[in-house]
This record gives sequence, structure tokens and C-alpha cells, in this order.
Amino acid sequence: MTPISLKARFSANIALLFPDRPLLDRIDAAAACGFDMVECHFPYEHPVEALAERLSAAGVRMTGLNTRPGGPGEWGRAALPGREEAFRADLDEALTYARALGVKAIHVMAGHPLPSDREAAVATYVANLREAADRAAADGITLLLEPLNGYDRPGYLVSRADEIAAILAEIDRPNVKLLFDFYHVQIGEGDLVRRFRRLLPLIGHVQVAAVPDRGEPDGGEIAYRAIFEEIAGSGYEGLVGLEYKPRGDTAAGLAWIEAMNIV
Ligand SMILES: O=C(O)[C@@H](O)C(=O)CO
Ligand SMILES: [Mg+2]
Repeated sequence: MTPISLKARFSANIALLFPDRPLLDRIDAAAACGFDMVECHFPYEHPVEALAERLSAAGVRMTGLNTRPGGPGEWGRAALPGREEAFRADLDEALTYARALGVKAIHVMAGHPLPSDREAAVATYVANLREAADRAAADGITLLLEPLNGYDRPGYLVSRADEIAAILAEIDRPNVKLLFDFYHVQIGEGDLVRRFRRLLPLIGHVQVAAVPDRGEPDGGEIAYRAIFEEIAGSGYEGLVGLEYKPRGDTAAGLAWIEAMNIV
């Protein structure tokens, strides 16, 4: 099996990996497994100084985080008409953490608008993101928009990568990009390789997990070795987030990397 050179671009998603321990301890666990990058969803229950200290002690860099999910059932507020102030506060908070930790990518969570409000929600999303992008650009930060599949997140504003591509054209800011999570895209749209190639100029980050169980990317309906070959040979220069729910012990489950001869 020919080696695939990608390991140096893996970032361990500590929102899902190492679920048996508290968030800060997951940084050490990732380092012990050889990762020097982690990404995170919502670090906000920890003071940024505590995170900075743990990351520095472990020799690990945080590469991505999300804006706060908001109240029950919101899952972000960037696309909620009338909640612009709340979104601004979410962005302020994410930027504060990102600047202090040297994080260069923020996943901006859209939210669940009322279906009857969809047009207004997209307009709010576009306006909020233009303003947010201009603020983030000052620190060289990229904002990521991710489609979340309709089985896991029914009612989320965007469930398909192609919808995001159209919205990105409207936003028209170079530092707003598509987060292409192969797990969600497979469930929502499929045709992974052709879609990845077509959308490549818009892609700022990718994530991987098996479908349908969202476990290690070594089983299920996606032939991940072919996907990793594609990523490595495509010209994509960004990171690969390992955002999956380990089927058992996280460290033992990482055996898929060697089994696929990813170096
Ligand atoms: O895939 C996901 O669910 C995530 O990347 C995320 O950021 C939270 O929805
Ligand atoms: Mg994802």
C-alpha cells in the first residue's frame, strides 16, 4: 500500500475524541497520542488563560473553535433575524479566544431559523458574516461555514455544501470559507470526490468520520483511503480535523492511521 502523506495535517477534535475525560485533559491525551494540533467546538467554560497554559505545557496548538451554540435549540445565531446583537457577542467571544490562543479558524454557527423566515435568515447570515469577516481579517482569521446534515440537525439553516457555495458568493469575502465535513456531505449530498474537487477553491477546512456511525474513518459507507488519497493529491493545503466519535478507546482506535499507511 503506497503511503499517503497527511499525518502532519491532522488536528484532533477534542470535542469528540477522548470523551472519557474533561476537556483540558483531552489536550494532554492528544499530545500523548502524537498530535501537535487540536480543534475544539466550545472552549468557553474554561478561562482562556487556563487553555493557553495547558496547550503550551503540552506543546499543542489549537487550530479551530466554534462560536457559542447559544440557548437551547439554537445551535448558533448568525442567521437568526433579530438576534444580531447576540451574534455580535458570540463573535466577540470567539475572537477573544482565537486571538489569545493563536487560533486561525472560527466555525460560525448559523442556527435554526423558522422555516417561514428562511429568506430573512439567509439575508441576516450574509450581512452578519460580512461584518464578522471584516473584523476577523484584522487578525488573519478565517471564518468557516459548515453544512450540517438534516438527520443530525433538522432545521439547521444549511444542510448542503452547494448551498454554502451560493451563500459564500453573496458574502464575497476571501476569509470566509466552506468547512467540508465528509461525514455531513456524504449524508446530505454524496458524490464526495467530484463535489470536493468542484468546491476546492472555497474549502478552508475538512473533517472526517465514518457514515453512518460517525466513528473512526475506517469503515461504513465511505472508502476513506480513497478520500485521503484525494485530499493529499488535490492541492488542498489546509488541515484535516479528526472529528469522530471513537467506537471504543480513542488511543487504540487511532490504529486506522497506520493501517491505511498514512504517514
Ligand atoms: O460536524 C459538526 O457537527 C461540527 O463540525 C460542529 O462544529 C458542530 O456542529
Ligand atoms: Mg464537522
